[in-house]
Amino acid sequence: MQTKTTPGAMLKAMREKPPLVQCITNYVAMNIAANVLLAAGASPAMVHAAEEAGEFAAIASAVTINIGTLSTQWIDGMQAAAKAATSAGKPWVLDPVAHYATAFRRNAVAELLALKPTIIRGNASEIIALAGGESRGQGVDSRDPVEQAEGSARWLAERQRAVVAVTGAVDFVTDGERAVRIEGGSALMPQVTALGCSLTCLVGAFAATAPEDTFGATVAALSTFAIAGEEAALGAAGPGSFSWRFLDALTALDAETLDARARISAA
Ligand SMILES: Nc1ncnc2c1ncn2[C@@H]1O[C@H](COP(=O)(O)OP(=O)(O)O)[C@@H](O)[C@H]1O
Ligand SMILES: Cc1ncsc1CCOP(=O)(O)O
Ligand SMILES: [Mg+2]
Repeated sequence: MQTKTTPGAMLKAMREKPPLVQCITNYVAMNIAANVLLAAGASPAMVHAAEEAGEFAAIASAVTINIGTLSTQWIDGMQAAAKAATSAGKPWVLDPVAHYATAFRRNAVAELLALKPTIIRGNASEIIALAGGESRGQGVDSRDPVEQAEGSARWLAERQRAVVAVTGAVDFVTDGERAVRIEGGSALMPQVTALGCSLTCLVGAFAATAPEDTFGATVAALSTFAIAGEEAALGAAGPGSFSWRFLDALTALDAETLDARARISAA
């Protein structure tokens, strides 16, 4: 059996057998998230209608669910896909975008958490609020440092029995027992809308490739973003040129470079 023990090995395995990832994401993110998955080597499908989301989840290798631009009809599709993924034993990832902002979002996320996501990926303000803490988030943007969300992430991972990823200047991933920090990326990344949403979809792609190691898959996806982000920032004049350079950097990143440059440390 092929070993998929490092981020590079997982990236290579993903490209050798591009997984079909069902992304239920928001209107803002759909295009860039699909391009990010294609650039990295996965196969995205943006399928959210309640009439087909569950049926599609049965043929996808992973599902990602993002509440960024929510409506009642979408919630039905999200729940159907989450249930279908769980009953087929496939990983599904939750991105609780600005869940603290309104009662509608809070209720939707509470119902999705009850369906037991395999992985939760959010920014620091979102993860702090998910654990019941006082978050300073403004709309979809984080206003809290990742270090402040680490305790919340550990609590949430234990309570949900899920992998929890908090992103920001230095990312943090835990499954409640293990925890790591991942350095890299660029301050231009939060200046490009929906890169976090795109990362959630990529976490789904890596989890589809290594469903037996969802902690390692999450670390691999975040490390891929960290190194591609650093590379893209080198020649970028601002968020516009960063955006297209980032897609090119994702495609150019190879397994060896990823393993050589990834900065992952135990936390
Ligand atoms: N200040 C920063 N420096 C380096 N990388 C960053 C910074 N802020 C965010 N990132 C990276 O941007 C990506 C999206 O994360 P984030 O901005 O936290 O998500 P969201 O868009 O959901 O708020 C992640 O790969 C993260 O590591
Ligand atoms: C701006 C905006 N509004 C609703 S969803 C969305 C995109 C948020 O993307 P991200 O969480 O990756 O910053
Ligand atoms: Mg986000």
